[in-house]
Amino acid sequence: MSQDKDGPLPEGWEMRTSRSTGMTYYLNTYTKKSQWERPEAPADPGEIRCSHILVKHAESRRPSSWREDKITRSKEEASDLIKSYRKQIVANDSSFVDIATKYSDCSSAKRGGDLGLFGRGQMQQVFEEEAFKLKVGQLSKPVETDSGFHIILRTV
Ligand SMILES: O=C(N[C@H](Cc1nc2ccccc2[nH]1)C(=O)O)c1cc2ccccc2s1
Repeated sequence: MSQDKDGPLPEGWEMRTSRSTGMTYYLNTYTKKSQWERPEAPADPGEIRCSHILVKHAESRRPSSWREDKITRSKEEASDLIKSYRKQIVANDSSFVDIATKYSDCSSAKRGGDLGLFGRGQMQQVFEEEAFKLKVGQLSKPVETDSGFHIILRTV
């Protein structure tokens, strides 16, 4: 049981007893790493899988994509566009994969926006921070990186 005098453990952790010393330790059930200190925060999942929709603009790091050779829309237009896509998805008027496939300015559009599994240190910092905050199945608010504006769906 994860209940004891200090209340439930944060998500993803399990309490174990060391066979050799009888001491209590804590196991990160995702990464299988253990630690002596009682965890205060949910266990870091190590790797997660996300899909995203990216709307680039004229000031994007690479203002070009499979959709448009030279992307000229303004930052404000890109921000409005990503918000309208998010609204359509939340209202269930369009599917995430449909929007990603048709409109995402990332080459992952060909895979319905799927970026595959990634760990920390692989994606742009801001994107990583927001992605690792998401629970499985959760859709992020618009996230701005040097590439443009994203909405992120955590799938694993
Ligand atoms: O960086 C990529 N694509 C860039 C746009 C972009 N910038 C990003 C920043 C963070 C996360 C995903 C991002 N995608 C481009 O096409 O200009 C990636 C494409 C793909 C495709 C499949 C799997 C991973 C990746 S990462």
